[in-house]
Parts: sequence; C-alpha cells; structure tokens
Amino acid sequence: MKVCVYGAGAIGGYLAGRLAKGGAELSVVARGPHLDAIRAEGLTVRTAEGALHSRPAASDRPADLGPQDAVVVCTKVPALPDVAEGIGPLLGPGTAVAFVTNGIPWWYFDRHGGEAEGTRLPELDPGDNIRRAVGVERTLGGVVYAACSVASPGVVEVSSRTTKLILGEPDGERSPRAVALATAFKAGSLPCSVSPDIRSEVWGKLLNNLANGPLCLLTRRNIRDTFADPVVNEAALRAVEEGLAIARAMGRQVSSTAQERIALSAQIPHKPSILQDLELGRPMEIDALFTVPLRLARGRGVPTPTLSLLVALATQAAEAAGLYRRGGPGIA
Ligand SMILES: NC(=O)C1=CN([C@@H]2O[C@H](COP(=O)(O)OP(=O)(O)OC[C@H]3O[C@@H](n4cnc5c(N)ncnc54)[C@H](OP(=O)(O)O)[C@@H]3O)[C@@H](O)[C@H]2O)C=CC1
Ligand SMILES: CC(C)(CO)C(=O)C(=O)O
Repeated sequence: MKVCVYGAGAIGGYLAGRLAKGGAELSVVARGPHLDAIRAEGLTVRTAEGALHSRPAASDRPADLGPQDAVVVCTKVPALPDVAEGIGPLLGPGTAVAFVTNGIPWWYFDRHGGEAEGTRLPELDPGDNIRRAVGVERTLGGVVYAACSVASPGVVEVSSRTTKLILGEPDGERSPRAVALATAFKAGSLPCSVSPDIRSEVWGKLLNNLANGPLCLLTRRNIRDTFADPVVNEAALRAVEEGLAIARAMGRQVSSTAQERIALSAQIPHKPSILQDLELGRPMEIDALFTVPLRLARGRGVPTPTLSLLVALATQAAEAAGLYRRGGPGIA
C-alpha cells in the first residue's frame, strides 16, 4: 500500500515508523532540519521495545511523492490551511485521507446525521480550505494513543509503553479503505482498529487532553509529575468528569471511567504536545482541544466550572505567548 504521512513530526514520525516496519510503500512530507535529517540518515523512532529505523522517501514538496492510496495527516490543527494548499498532488481518484489529530476534527458534523448534520467549525477549517482540498468523501477520522516528541531532527521518542490507533469513517461504515489502512499499521505491530463510532473515540481521547493539557501548561511539567500532586489529580478528575458529561450530551459513549483515564495518564513522563508547542513557540491547538469542546458544552447547557477556568487560563497563556489568536484562525 502506498501511504504518505503528511507532517512526520512526533506522531507522524511514529506512525511512519510503524508503516515502514509493516512494509508499506512509505513517503513523508516534512520540512526544515527534520527533513534534512530524514533524507540524510533516515527516520529513527525510539520505542520501549527498541528502535525502528526506516528510510522513507521524504520531501517538503508533495508533488515529488505523487498520488497515494492513503495520506495520513499528522500536522497540528493550525497547520491545516497549509496542508490544504499542499496536499493536491498526493490525491488520486481513490485516495483516502486520515486526519490523525487531537481534539474535535474539522469534519465532526459531516455524515453525522440529525439536526447538527453539516454544522461547520470555522476555527478548525477557516474558509473551508481543507474541506475543498480533500473533501469529506475522502476523509477518515483517526485517534491515536501514543506519547511522542521529536528528540532531535530525524529522531522521534515514544514515552508511552502502550500505543494504539483507531480509524473510522465519519458515517461509521467498515469500509475496505479503512480496513486496508488499519491492516498496514497492524503489519507494523501497531494495534489499530476501525471503529463504527469514531466520534465516541474522539471524545474519549479528548478527555485526556482536556485534563492534562491546561494543567501541564500551568505547571510546565510532564503529566506524571503534574498529576503526582493529589490536589491537581483531583482537579484532573473533575475535568474528565465534565468532559464525560459533554460527550454524553453530544450523544457519545466513552467506555472508561475518569479514574481509569487519570490513572493511566499519571504514569506517563510526557509533556503534552500542547506544552511542547508553548515551549517551542509553535502555534497552539487551543481551538480543537479546548474552545470548540467548551462551545459545544455551552450550546447543550452542560456546566463545566473546572474546565472553563482551566481553559481560560490555558487560552491566556497561549495568547500571551503569541501562539494563539482568540476568535480567529490559528496563527500558522
Ligand atoms: N505528540 C504527541 O504525543 C501526541 C500528539 N497528538 C496530536 O497529533 C497531532 C500532531 O502532533 P505532533 O506530532 O505532536 O506535532 P509535531 O509538531 O511534532 O509534528 C507536526 C509536524 O508537521 C510538520 N508540518 C507542519 N506543517 C507542515 C507543512 N506545511 N509541510 C511539511 N511539514 C509540516 C511540522 O514541521 P515543523 O516542526 O517544521 O512545524 C512537524 O514536523 C496533533 O493534533 C497533536 O495534538 C496526538 C497524540 C499524542
Ligand atoms: C498527552 C497525550 C499523549 C495524551 O493526552 C497527548 O495526546 C498529547 O501529547 O497531545
């Protein structure tokens, strides 16, 4: 299977390493020193079970890589307008595009059904650029559990012991293209399933980001250290409980409890990607992770006293750093 990972940073680099291990015909879109290193030395992914090393075709010009069976988009959400501009040459008539990003995805209300069908989320796809460039008909959702960072150009570090990927069609169909992509990941020893309800999976993962993102932005420490304080742990639990209430109000079922989620997160010595962004001066995913979920909560009358405070503080931190602009598209 011919697969291109668009944005082979922390998560994209990890997924690329798995695809390469599974024998996919792999290419990556990357840029800057990371691209130079991948071209010169290949891509190295350090996992708990050892290193994965691969030599994918790599470019910052998608036209060099040509049409794909599948594209896996792993940039940060504020970079999606750039992806919209660049992705065209990777798309053939049957190309599937999986968006493996945190937070509420731009396509959330597409093929959703009911009154909310087709509701746009302009913060996440300003000007409908990604919708026009990719189209909902090509789109797959993706939810990834893995704690990753780029340790140095060309080298990705995975700090979670277990990882998994969940793919899903917006309409819940178990489509041959979703199954084929999942099979390519599984061939690289990454547990990967196709969900009939990818939106519930989106909410499940988002609960983690809602709890650890704002708190770690305040402490500037990794999740394990941040959650070691019982007072903070208690606040994280309240944040997840509120997130669960929003998910339920959205008609979604999340299988694990708040306690289980916090207990798992509390083991990981990982700085959440949104804190990595703050520290490295990169545009922050405030809208996908925080603003949009809280807007959905308000629209459904779900009280979120803990989350509202945490998100207000996180938003101020991002604004003060010049890495987020309220009420507008992310700063790309
Ligand atoms: N890191 C983690 O542990 C986890 C992250 N996630 C989610 O996964 C998504 C990706 O996050 P993460 O991997 O951490 O982010 P990274 O910033 O590490 O990776 C994104 C990569 O995309 C590259 N990129 C952006 N725009 C372009 C472009 N136009 N052309 C070429 N390359 C481009 C970036 O390059 P550059 O660095 O030059 O900007 C970077 O290498 C986010 O939605 C995040 O929330 C989900 C689970 C865990
Ligand atoms: C912290 C983690 C791994 C889980 O919430 C994550 O999703 C991130 O770093 O963005």
